[in-house]
Parts: sequence; structure tokens; C-alpha cells
Amino acid sequence: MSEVVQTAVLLHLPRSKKIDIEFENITYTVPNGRKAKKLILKGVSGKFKSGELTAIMGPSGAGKTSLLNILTGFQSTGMKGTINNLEKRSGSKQYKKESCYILQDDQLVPFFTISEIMKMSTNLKLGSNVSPKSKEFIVDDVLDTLGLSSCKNTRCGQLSGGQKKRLSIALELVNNPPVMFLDEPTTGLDSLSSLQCISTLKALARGGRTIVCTIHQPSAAIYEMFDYVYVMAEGLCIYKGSSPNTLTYLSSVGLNCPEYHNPADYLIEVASGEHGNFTDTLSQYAKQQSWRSTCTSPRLNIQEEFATDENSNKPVVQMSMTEVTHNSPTEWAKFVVLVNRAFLQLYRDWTVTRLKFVLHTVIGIFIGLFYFDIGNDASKIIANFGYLVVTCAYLCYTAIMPAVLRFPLELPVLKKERFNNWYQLKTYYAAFMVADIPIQILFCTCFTAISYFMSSQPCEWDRFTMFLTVCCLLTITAESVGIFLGTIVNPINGTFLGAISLAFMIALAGFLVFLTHMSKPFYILSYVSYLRYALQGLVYSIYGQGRTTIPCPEDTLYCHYTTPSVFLNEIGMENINYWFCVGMLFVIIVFLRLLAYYTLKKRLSSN
Ligand SMILES: Nc1ncnc2c1ncn2[C@@H]1O[C@H](COP(=O)(O)OP(=O)(O)OP(=O)(O)O)[C@@H](O)[C@H]1O
Repeated sequence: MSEVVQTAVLLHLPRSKKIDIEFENITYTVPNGRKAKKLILKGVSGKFKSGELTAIMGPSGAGKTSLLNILTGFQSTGMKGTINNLEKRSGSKQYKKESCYILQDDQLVPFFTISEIMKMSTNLKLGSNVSPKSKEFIVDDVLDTLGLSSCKNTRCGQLSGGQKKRLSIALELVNNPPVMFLDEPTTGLDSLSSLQCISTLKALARGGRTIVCTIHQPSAAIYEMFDYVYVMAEGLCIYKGSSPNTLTYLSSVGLNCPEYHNPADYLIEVASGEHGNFTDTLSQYAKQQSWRSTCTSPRLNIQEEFATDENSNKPVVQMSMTEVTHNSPTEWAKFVVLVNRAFLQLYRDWTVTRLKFVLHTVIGIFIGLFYFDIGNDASKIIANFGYLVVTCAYLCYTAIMPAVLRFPLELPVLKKERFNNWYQLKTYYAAFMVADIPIQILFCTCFTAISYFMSSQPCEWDRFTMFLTVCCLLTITAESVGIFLGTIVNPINGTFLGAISLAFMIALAGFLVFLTHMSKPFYILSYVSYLRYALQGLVYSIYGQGRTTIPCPEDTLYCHYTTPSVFLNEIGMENINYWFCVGMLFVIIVFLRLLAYYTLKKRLSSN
């Protein structure tokens, strides 16, 4: 791993950036039942220094993740105490900007390759004062450092557990954060990968960072690598000090680790109460004396390293990282990156694009065959009205259901990236819409055009354009409903609610019960149905605009609806205002999208 330290020239922080984490008397309570509260952290204090690799250890349920969540600001409700002299961690924006939190589950979009996702991270984190060439160099250097260069072109979904973990670290390293928190970075890794992972973290800590991670049961070799160990049991700290001091500390209270026994295992046994209940004694004892040894590992002298690297082609970038602090890109620049990313994701995820395109084409042909040639036949007007309703229902169902799943699936990645200051939610949300809406319009056009012409609707450009406009607006409305549901309930309840709400909207649309036949309360209620506006818009596109007569087939004795106005009168749609319907759909879309943004924001900020 010494190789790692030598290659990681860029990963050394400017001295001014070093940040220690000092926390005092942290308590954390969670609601337990109706009125009761459960105390998870019972007044813990400590100091994690820059340049050191710190491990938070303890048996399951000791409160490690709770402490980490509080120190990172991921969790702030229910917490009391001070962190770096700030009453509430969430109040310190600057502090938050300078730290990153790598969660236990590697939240990576599986469709992007390592180099693509690294490029995105760099473009989202480093501003215009870092040139594209320098960004490329930073990516290469970080990947070299973390041993990921050989799989640069592998997609994230195909990486091994260890590679995913290292990639999660690499993504956060590009902007050189002074503080890094990691929740169980070795979970799921074999012993060699765990050792590599901790060695990497140690090398990064030596660059001047404050690196804090939770760990379950490290091997003796890994345990020795930690500069500082913070051991928890039942929400209390029972040891804080260096790893070599552990056995001396324990023996000073009469707990002697057997020879050849892993000190880390023994420590966990003590914390779990296997050797008697020492939690209170040890927590008092841990407060009284410092068991921290001074960190003796050499910190590399950055200036000297530059001096010895004269012949390389890297100095310009190195200087930029050490002497110039990078600025953050503008939200507009981030928006452009996110739009490109969303398009790439849509292109790579063949189930959302290619498969849907094929399905819309096939269903368009099927509906076209089902209602074949009925649009210009006065004896089949009711069936043609059925075509309009089926079009509405199909477009709604195919837009609502995938949308319900959309954000719940993306939420973990979004939560991680937003928390680590990759972008603001509004930028992400705007980029999502800009990339998504054209795709929805494309699918809708594909289905509508095929079924419209196969069913012999009027071959008039303006009628078709009006018809298609309503279909597209309806698709986007239904998708907005799905997105909104996905942000307030889980996917199972979301699909159920989506289906129910749609059935309700169809009932009020004016087909199952004509508007003229509805009772007054339901007629008033029908104004909330976006399907009513869509259906009226479609009816007007086909039968409105002064359409005079519809031919009656020669073999039919009598056609009641040869004149479209007769039909419109009977279904209570004689006074349709097309632009009012379009306007209403537009207003509903804007309202639902804003509402979904608000509920998404709420959901992201709740834990
Ligand atoms: N929101 C919550 N509501 C109820 N109990 C909670 C909540 N958060 C944490 N706890 C409880 O607090 C205790 C500590 O949880 P925490 O996840 O911090 O433990 P841990 O040491 O990280 O455990 P593990 O190693 O198993 O992940 C556990 O008993 C857990 O059930």
C-alpha cells in the first residue's frame, strides 16, 4: 500500500483545510411507542483528529450508525449536544460542504461506467477554474490511487463489492474533502479487499483528512491500522484511544486479553458483556484519561513532492489542487451535466426506452386493428367514442405506473448525492423533467399516430395536431400523478392508489356516465377529473371545429349521428372549449409537478 501513498500526490490536502471533529455530550433520543422515548446515545464526547484514521466500533445496536449519522448531519432530530461548538450540525452549511458521507450500501447507477460516473462527479463538483484537462488528470489520479484504473470502462452494475466500495470513495474524493465518514466500509468484503480498503483510507488520512468509519469486527491486522478507536456499548463510549493502547487500557481495569487473541475481538466481547458488565465502569474510565498516542506516521511534504516531480507532465494540475481552492460549478453547469446524465441513463436502460417504444408501437397497432376504420363511419360513433376513452385510459396507465416507481428507485442515489453536495434538488428535478418529458412525448406520439390513422380518424393536419397535443398533455399529467404518489407512499401502495385514482377519474370523465346523465354533485366533482378535460379535448379534435357530416354506410338504413353536433348534444359536450381543456391540463401538470417537488424534498429530509 506504500505505492498508494506515493501515487496519491493529488490527494494531499492543503494545510489550511484540515478539520478536527470535536463533539461534546451528544444525546440522541427516538420516539418509542406513543409517548415514550428511547435514549440511543447517552452523552458521548470525543475528538477525531485530521491525519488520523478513526474507527467507531461496538457490538450490534451499540449506537455506531446513530453517532455517525449525527456527526455527518444526516440525522439531526432528537439530537442534543455540540459538534465543533455548533449546537446543531445541520446548521453549519460550510462544515457540511467540507465533509462527505459514504453509506454502507453503495448507491451507484448501474448503467454508467466508472470513467463516466467519475467524469460526472468531477463536473458536478469542480468549477470552471479547474480546466477539463486537469479534471481528466484528477480522475486518472484518483482511480490510480484506489486501484480502479484497470476497470475504468466497466459498468457499475458489474463491479465486485470491493470495487464498488472503492468507487464510492473515489467519487467523493475528486473534490478533495477534508472530512470523510464511512459507514461499515468493509461489510461484504473478503479479508484481502477489507485490508485494501482500510489501507486506502489510512493513506488518505495521512494526506491530512479526518477519516471516520464504523466497523463491526476487524481482523487483528486491520485493527492495528487504525490510529484511533472509539468503542461503544449501549450508547456509551467505553474506550477512546489508539489501537496499540487497547490491551493496556483493558488490563488496567482487570480485563486481560488472552494471549494470541485478537484485541478487537476481545474488545467486542467486553462491550457485549461476555466478561461481565463493565459498561458503566469503562465509560467512566474512558472519560478520565487520554489513551490517544501521537500519530507517528510521516505526513508527506507536498512542496517537496512537487520539487521531485519536475519531469512529470503533472505539475500544473498539482499546483491547482494545492494552492488554488476550486470553486463549485454554477447550478446551470450542474443542470447541463444532469440532463446529459439523464439522457445517457435513458439510453442505457433499454427497459425504459427501447422496450417501451416497441410496446407502444405494438399496442398502437393492436388498438388500431381493434377500432379499424371506424372513425369515418356514422353508424359506429359510439364505438369511436370508446376509442377515445381507451386512448385516454391506455396513456394514463402506461404513464402512471412506471412513474410511481421512478423516485422510490432513485431515492437512495439521490439522497446520497444531494447530501454530499453534488447538486441541489431543484437542479436535479429540473434536469429530470427536461430529459423525461421529450421521451414521454415520443412514446405518446408513436402510439397515437399509429392508432389514429389506422382507425380512420379525420386525415386533417390541424385535427391530428390538436388530438396529439391533448394526448401528450394527458400522458404528462398522468406521469405527474405517478411521480407525486411515488414521493408520498411506498411503491406497492403507490400502484394501488394510482390504479384507484385512475378508475375514479375515468368514472368522472363523461363516458361511463355521460355528463348529461350525471347527478349534480358528481357533475361538479367531474371538474377535478383531468380525464374529463382530456376526453373533451379529444372529442373536440375529432367532432368539433365545424365538422359537418360523417358518411353513413350504404348498407345501413339509418345513422343517428350523421351530424356530429347531435352526438355532442347527447353526451353533453356541445359547448367544449378546446383551449380551456388544454389550459386546465397544463395547470394540473404545473400544480402536480410543484407538489411532487415539495413532497420529494420533504421525503429526502426525513430519515
Ligand atoms: N429511528 C429509530 N427508532 C427506534 N430505534 C432506533 C432508531 N434508530 C436507532 N434505533 C435503535 O438504536 C440502537 C442503535 O442503533 P444503531 O443503528 O446506531 O446501532 P449500530 O451500532 O450501528 O448497530 P449495527 O452494527 O447492527 O448496525 C438500536 O437498538 C436500534 O434499534
